[in-house]
Amino acid sequence: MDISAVNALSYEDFVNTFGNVVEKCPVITAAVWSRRPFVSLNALEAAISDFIDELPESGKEGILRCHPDLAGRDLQRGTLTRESRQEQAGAGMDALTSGETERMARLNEDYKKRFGFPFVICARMNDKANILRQLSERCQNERAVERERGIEEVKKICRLRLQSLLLTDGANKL
Ligand SMILES: NC(=O)N[C@H]1NC(=O)NC1=O
Repeated sequence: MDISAVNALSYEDFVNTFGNVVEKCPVITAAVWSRRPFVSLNALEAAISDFIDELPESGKEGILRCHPDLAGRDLQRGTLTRESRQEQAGAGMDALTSGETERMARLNEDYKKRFGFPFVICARMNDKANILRQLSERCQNERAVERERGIEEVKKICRLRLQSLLLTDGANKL
């Protein structure tokens, strides 16, 4: 799907197509629809990024809270979104040893207790070892640093999700 096809989408089709580019935050997609027309994929991505940047700290933390834990309960119960399931599987989160699963769960809980929002990282840009290392290292940061760091990762996830949607046959048919 090229950018002119994106610009021609109705509000409903736009939200149905791009509603989960930021995990469980279709309100962001609904908001940027009014910023059409987009001159390029980059411009659509920039509109999403600007919207996020304009949010107060509580809004940014809210976005982080919409993200499922890596290798967490949703993965175990099969309740992840399609996008998140593919990303987590790609990073090997569905094939951890029981020791790694326990370590991950413990670190995720420590992180949430410290910051009040979950650890977020772009799984498609990292492997298992990297994710575990960063989870443990980032627990040491200040809350404000982690809020911004998590949001940077949300934007990376968003970029890759947008790219996949615009390059797939399914989206081409719209
Ligand atoms: N917690 C967290 O980072 N979750 C995610 N990361 C990613 O790439 N997809 C997710 O759902």
